[in-house]
Amino acid sequence: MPEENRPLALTMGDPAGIGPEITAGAWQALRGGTIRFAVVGDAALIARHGVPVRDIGTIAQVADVFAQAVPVLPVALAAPVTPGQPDSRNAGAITTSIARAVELARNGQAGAVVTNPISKIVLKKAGFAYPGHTEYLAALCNVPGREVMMLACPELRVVPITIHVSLRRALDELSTEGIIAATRTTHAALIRDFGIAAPRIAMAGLNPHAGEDGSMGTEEQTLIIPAIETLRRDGMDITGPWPPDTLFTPPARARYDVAMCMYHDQALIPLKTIDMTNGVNTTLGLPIIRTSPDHGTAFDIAGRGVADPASLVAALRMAGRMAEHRNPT
Ligand SMILES: NC(=O)c1ccc[n+]([C@@H]2O[C@H](COP(=O)([O-])OP(=O)(O)OC[C@H]3O[C@@H](n4cnc5c(N)ncnc54)[C@H](O)[C@@H]3O)[C@@H](O)[C@H]2O)c1
Ligand SMILES: N[C@H](C(=O)O)[C@H](O)COP(=O)(O)O
Repeated sequence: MPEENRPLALTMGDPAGIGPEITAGAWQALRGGTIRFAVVGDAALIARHGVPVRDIGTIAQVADVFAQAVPVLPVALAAPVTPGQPDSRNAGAITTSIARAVELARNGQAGAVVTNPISKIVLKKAGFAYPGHTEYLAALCNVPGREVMMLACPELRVVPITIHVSLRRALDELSTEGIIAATRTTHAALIRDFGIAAPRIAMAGLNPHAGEDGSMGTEEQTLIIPAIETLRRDGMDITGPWPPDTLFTPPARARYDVAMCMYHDQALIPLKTIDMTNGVNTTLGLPIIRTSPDHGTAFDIAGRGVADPASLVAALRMAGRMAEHRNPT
C-alpha cells in the first residue's frame, strides 16, 4: 500500500469527555475524502452519536469500511460511561488505546497517531506516571526526554520549551541546552514534516521587555542569547530574544514560521486565543507522527451534542499532510 494511503490510528481519549462525539463528527466530515482513520476504542460509545460503526480485526480493513461506517479496533472498557463523569476504572482502556495506536504507527500499519483528549488528573489518580500524552508517547517510542510540543493553527506555530510543569519549576528547568535541543528538533521537523525548506525561527524572551538589557531579569543574557548564538552557528535563521508581549501581533507573526516560547502558557495562550477552533497539537521528536486537537476533554459539555469537531478534523488533516511530507510518493 502506498505510504500516503495508510489509515490514521485515532485513540479513544477519555470516554466520558467529548472524544466520542467529535470522533463521530470527524467521520461525517471526512468520510468522502482521502483521510481515513480507525478508532482504537469502543464502538458502542461512538454509535451513541448517530453514526454507523463497525468493529474491524485489522487496520487494513479501513480502506473497505470507512466510507460506510466508523471502523473500530476494539478496546474493552472496564466501567459504564456517563458523559461528563470520568471514571478512573477506565484509565487502563484509555492508556491501552494510546499504546495500541502507537504500535500500529511504529510497525508501519498506520500513517500516524491522532489522539482524542485525556484528562491528566483522571489518569494520575489511577497511577499513570506521565503528565500527558506528550511524555507518554516519548516513553512508548523509547525516546524519553526528546519530545517537543508544537501547537499550530493557520496563523501561528508555537513551541513551549518547558511543558507540563509548574511555572516555578519551568523557570528552574529552563536551560541553554534545553532551548538548543528543542529548537533543533523543531527546525528538523519543520523541514521534514511541514515542507518548509528554510524555517524562520523567532525566540521569545522570558522576562518583561525581554529583560531590557538585564534591568528586568537576566535569563535572556545568561540562557537565551547563548542558545541563539549556537543555533546561528548551526546555520539557522533565528531572531530574538523578542519581548513576549509583542511577539504575537499580526505583523510580528508574518516574520517567522515558529515562535520558540519559554513556558507552556507563553506559547498556548496566544495560539488558543487566536484560533482554538482550528488549532492542532503535535509532538515532534518522535519516530512517529502524532497530532491531537488543541482542546481538552470538555467534561462540562460532553454528551450534549454541542462539541465542535473542527479541531479534531484539523488534527486528522494535519497528520495526513505530515505523513505525505515524510513519505512522498
Ligand atoms: N490533548 C489532550 O489530551 C488535552 C489537551 C488539553 C487539555 N486536556 C485535559 O482536558 C481536561 C479539561 O481541560 P480544560 O477544561 O482546561 O480545557 P478544555 O479544552 O477541555 O475546555 C475549555 C473550554 O472550552 C470548551 N471546549 C473545549 N473543546 C471544545 C469543543 N470541541 N467544542 C466546543 N467547546 C469546547 C469547553 O467546554 C470548556 O468550556 C483537563 O483534564 C486537561 O488535562 C487534554
Ligand atoms: N498542553 C496541552 C494543552 O494545554 O492543550 C495539552 O494538555 C496536551 O497535552 P498532551 O498532548 O501531552 O496530552
